[in-house]
This record gives sequence, structure tokens and C-alpha cells, in this order.
Amino acid sequence: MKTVKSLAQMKQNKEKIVMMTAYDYPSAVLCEQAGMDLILVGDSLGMVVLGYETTIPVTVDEMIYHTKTVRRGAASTFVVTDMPFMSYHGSIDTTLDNARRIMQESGASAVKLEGGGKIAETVKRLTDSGVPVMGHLGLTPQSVGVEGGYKVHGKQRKEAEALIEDAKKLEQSGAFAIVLECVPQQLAEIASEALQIPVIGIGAGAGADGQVLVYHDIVGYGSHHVPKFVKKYGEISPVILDALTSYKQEVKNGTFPAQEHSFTMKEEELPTLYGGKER
Ligand SMILES: Nc1nc(=O)c2c([nH]1)NC[C@@H]1CN(c3ccc(C(=O)N[C@@H](CCC(=O)O)C(=O)O)cc3)CN21
Ligand SMILES: CC(C)C(=O)C(=O)O
Ligand SMILES: [Mg+2]
Repeated sequence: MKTVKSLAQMKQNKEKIVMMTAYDYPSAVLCEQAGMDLILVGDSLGMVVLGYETTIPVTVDEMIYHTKTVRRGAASTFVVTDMPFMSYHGSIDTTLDNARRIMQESGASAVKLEGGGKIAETVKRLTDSGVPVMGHLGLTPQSVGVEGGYKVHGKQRKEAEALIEDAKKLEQSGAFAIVLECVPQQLAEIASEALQIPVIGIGAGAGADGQVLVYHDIVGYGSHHVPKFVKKYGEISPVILDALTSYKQEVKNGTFPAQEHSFTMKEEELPTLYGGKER
């Protein structure tokens, strides 16, 4: 299992870090088999497996529920769980208790929080309490309501400089890594150089210390909009639809189940079932 130390070492060695989201037992099993360095139980689960339009409705209980299933499928992988919308913006006591529940009840190895300087003190309190924290800057989907949509961040110099400052504050507050989402590739490269901790990009180009993408996006599973920065490595939906359609047709036309899918009792047992009369 990776640790915050071995991840830092990977950055030192210029070895790329690969993270993949997983939301349930079978996806976690496959992520571990594929040798992912990190699994992220992202609140994107709200969109790709729960059918919400955004990540906003996702709750702490749902994150714990899904992380438990992931942990059962990937016992030997470092698992990061998103703290969902507003679960780290109330009192520090509530924040700490939400993080405590995620760590203790779900088996997560770390939590991820969206935001920069404004949450730096929270990140410090969490890490001081023994909770490994991953930051998340750039496009922060939990702010979609305030932002008014999903767009590339840090295209202008001022915005880019502010982002670097936020990243440094997170590092100083104890974050062990930072996700950088939907930013120009030059900015991700500069941020990776400016920080000691690994920068994991999504829609951030090749200069980051690692990459993360959403499971359902890369395997082509689901009917959701797939962002431009995604590379589809598979197209699983038509395979599933084909199986479902064949099953339906075969039940309707009587070809399923066949003999090989059926159980048979011995011929001599049969008469008694008809009140002793021969059939
Ligand atoms: N399925 C899925 N994949 C993701 O990568 C993902 C989620 N869901 N949900 C949580 C966040 C939200 N993310 C998103 C969602 C949409 C865009 C998007 O529509 N981007 C535009 C580009 C915008 C621009 O050019 O300014 C695109 O066309 O890809 C980007 C990131 C990334 N995350
Ligand atoms: C897209 C990644 C970084 C994420 O936060 C999620 O899957 O929720
Ligand atoms: Mg997320």
C-alpha cells in the first residue's frame, strides 16, 4: 500500500502517480488488480452512479457507504475519500467529526477537500489530528452554483498566481498532495515545480506529477456528458446493452433458459409428486 511518504518519494523520483476513481466493490477490485497507486472515492459518484446533475446532493453517509464497498474490494490500496459539499465549512467540531466518521467507519486512508487559502486552517486542524488531507484546486465542482458552470480555471495571470498561492498555503497547512482540475497545462507544470508535494492533474496536461480520471468516463460506462479532457479507453455501455437485449429476446422467444441452465430430478422420484399416479 502506498503511503504519503512513498507518494512524495515517487515525485522525487519523477515516477508518475496514477489515481482512478472507484465507487463500489467490482470497480475497486479491478482498480487494485490494475495496480492503481491511489483510488479516489470521488463525490463524482453523485453524478455517475447516483444520477444527480452535480456533486452537491452527495452526503457524508453516502461517501461512507461507497467507501466501505471500495475498501472491501481494494484492501491493499491507498483510498482517498472526498469530503462532500459543506461537510467541512461549519464549525471545526462538525468538520473534525465528519472526517473522523469517514476515516473510522469507511476505512479511508485520507480525505480530499476542495478549496485554497479559505480552508487552509481546516486542513491544518485535520492534519494536526492525524487525518491525511489531499487538496483540490482549479475547477472545484462543489462551487458550481457560485461559479455558474464548469470552466477552465487560471487562464489569466492573476488567477494563475492566486492558484499557486493557494497551493502553497495547502502545502504549508499539511496537505500531502493536491488535485489540480481543469487548468492550462503550463499552470499545472509551474505548480508541480513550485510544490514539494505531488500535484495530481485532471484536465491539467502532462506536466503534473500524476493523473486522475473518473472510472465511468474511461471505460465508457453510462450516458453522462464526458468532459473534453477525458480519454476513453473502453466503450463498455454497448457491451452491456447488447447482453441485456439478448437476454430479453431469449426469454421472450423461449431460448433461455436452455437445458444447460436447468436442474433435473431423477425420473423415479417423479411419480410420487403426482399423488402416486403416472404422468
Ligand atoms: N463523469 C464525470 N467526470 C468528471 O471528470 C467529473 C465529474 N463527472 N463530476 C465531478 C467533476 C466535474 N467535472 C467536470 C465536469 C464538466 C466539465 C466540462 O464540461 N468541461 C468543458 C470545458 C469547459 C471549458 O472549455 O471552459 C468540456 O467541454 O469538457 C469539466 C469538468 C470533473 N469531474
Ligand atoms: C474528478 C475528481 C478529482 C473528483 O474530485 C471526483 O471524482 O469527485
Ligand atoms: Mg470530487
